[in-house]
Amino acid sequence: MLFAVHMTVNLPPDLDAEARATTLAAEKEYAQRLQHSGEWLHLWRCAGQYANLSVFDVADNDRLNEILWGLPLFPYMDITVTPLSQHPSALH
Ligand SMILES: O=C(O)CC1=CCC(=O)O1
Repeated sequence: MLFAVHMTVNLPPDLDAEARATTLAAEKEYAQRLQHSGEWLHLWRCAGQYANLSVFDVADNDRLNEILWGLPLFPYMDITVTPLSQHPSALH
């Protein structure tokens, strides 16, 4: 099942520098592991925003929920999920 997920990151300005660095490193490792496994298909920066637009290919809603709750940045994110279906004019 394909989902488009928009994530906006709102790190607290007073977050300790070491906690910030640790969380960002953990987020990168988590995201790259899921890209290697094939569940995180696309990860794009939304230009000019501390936000990304991602596409996930997961077994079901519960798996997507598990992935999103597991994001190290989850406590600092606003997340919007859009289920995707085939567009009749799409070539691929
Ligand atoms: O920087 C972001 O958009 C948040 C994020 C998600 C995966 C990742 O590596 O960073």
